[in-house]
Amino acid sequence: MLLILLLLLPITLLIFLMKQKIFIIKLKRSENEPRLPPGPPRLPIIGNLHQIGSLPHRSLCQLSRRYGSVMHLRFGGVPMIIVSSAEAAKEVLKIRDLECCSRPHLVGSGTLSYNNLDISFSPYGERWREMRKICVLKLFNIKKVKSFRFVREEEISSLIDSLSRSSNNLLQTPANLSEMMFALAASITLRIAFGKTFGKSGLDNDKFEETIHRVQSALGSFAASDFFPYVGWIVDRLTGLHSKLESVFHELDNFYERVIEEHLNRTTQDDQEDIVDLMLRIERDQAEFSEVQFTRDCTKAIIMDIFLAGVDTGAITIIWVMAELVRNPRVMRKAQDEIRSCVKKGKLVSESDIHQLHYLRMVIKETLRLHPAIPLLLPREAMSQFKLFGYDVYPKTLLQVNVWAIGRDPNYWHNPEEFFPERFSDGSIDFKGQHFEFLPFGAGRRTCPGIHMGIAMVELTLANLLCCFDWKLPDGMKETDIDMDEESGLTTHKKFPLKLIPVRYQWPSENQT
Ligand code: HEM
Repeated sequence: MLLILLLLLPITLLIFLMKQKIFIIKLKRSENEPRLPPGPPRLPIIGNLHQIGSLPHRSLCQLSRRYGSVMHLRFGGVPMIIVSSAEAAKEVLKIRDLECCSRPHLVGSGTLSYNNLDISFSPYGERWREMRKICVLKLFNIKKVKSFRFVREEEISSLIDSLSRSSNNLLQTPANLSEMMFALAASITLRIAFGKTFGKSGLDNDKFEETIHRVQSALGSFAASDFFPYVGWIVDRLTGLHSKLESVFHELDNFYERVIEEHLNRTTQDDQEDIVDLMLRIERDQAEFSEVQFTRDCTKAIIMDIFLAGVDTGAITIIWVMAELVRNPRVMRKAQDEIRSCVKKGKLVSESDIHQLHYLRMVIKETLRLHPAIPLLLPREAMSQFKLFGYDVYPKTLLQVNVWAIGRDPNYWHNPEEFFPERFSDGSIDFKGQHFEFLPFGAGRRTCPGIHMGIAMVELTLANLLCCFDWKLPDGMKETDIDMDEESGLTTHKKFPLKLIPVRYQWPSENQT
């Protein structure tokens, strides 16, 4: 027995010492181990993909309630950080903006943007800076936006005419506002960006909505190639995503070719140079771009950006505002009273009237809070290692800011699910990227450059729709029947078209006023 004990003692001692050593090594290792934000448990290979439903902003909002406002997930092989509070959004979009203002290379956006040659999906760098600067000078600044006022007024006036004709129809057929808003936003954007002589777009007017839906759904679809290197492309071919992308790419490419051809064949000399002319000139002279080559694909990528970013977001916003208003007759009435008391009797609302429409502006803000057009903003990619609230973020990590979740967070908003424009009445919160609880246009270096152009169209269209018509629900429908379902994609559309009956407003005659 003693012999056995004598033999066991050194072994036990050795094991004990080894354990101590391992413990010391472990301690050292754990000091260097990355400190990642908390996140839901994941499965081998797919990571957290199975926890994301068809509306990712909603699934991620649910998860962040459990795991926190800075949450770590893994989509296949890609690490991802989801930010769902104003404080964390400020950290990412303002304080750490420079470290994480690149964009990841994703299959869908890469294909449609000629390998990220545009502004929206381009990685951070010289090319992106130059392109953005040119577009801001040529298209996006307030002076430029104001100079295109006549385009908006003309297009909106013909929309009102066409609605008036349908309101005279005794059958009282509902107008498909979704379709009409897409066609309107497309006409305005095409005329402003691609020149007033631009005629046939090559896309049917009534097909704009459908085409844009297909593009945004392809962009918002889960591409296996993004998360599973080497094998993902096989999955994308099997699921049909690859051919879906190729088909929308070719449809859009034909459209850009027509735009370019039209510009190259112009005969009139006195036409003002528009953004496409400018791109073609840069292509020819290679002048403004010092370091990067500017090719035909760069021109097409910019056309894509303006067309997709400009048309979709504005149309979506107008449709959500109208849907919220028919569900909330009190707010509708108040907005209409304001507008009708500000404009000259029987006239259309013009852009010079808009500054008086404080309540309408609150209505638009409230809609953008509940229905931001791009609920997760565009994805960002970290360029260097940094700490986010004490957690490690590594280069190539994907960062998504859930502005939809922040806009519905009871920590910032009283009764967040209620549509209550008056919450903006003190004017202290705007959407220009300084108030991180309200970020419908993003913030920081990657903030939306088209904000003035987008808002100008949304305000003027709504002011006229509400001034010229009262809006009735189709027979047999109640306010509560209006569905508010969302369609998944990069942007969040209303799933089912909004159909309402326009009833032309009769101004009271002189002796009644
Ligand atoms: C109501 C209308 C609009 C809304 C709600 C909207 C919203 C947004 C949002 C949320 C982003 C992403 C910001 C980020 O990732 O931080 C964005 C980016 C962008 N928007 Fe808009 N937008 C609107 C109108 C427009 C218009 C009219 C144009 C141009 C014609 C435009 C062009 C762009 C571009 C080029 C980017 C990419 C910026 C970059 O990555 O540098 N947007 N927009």
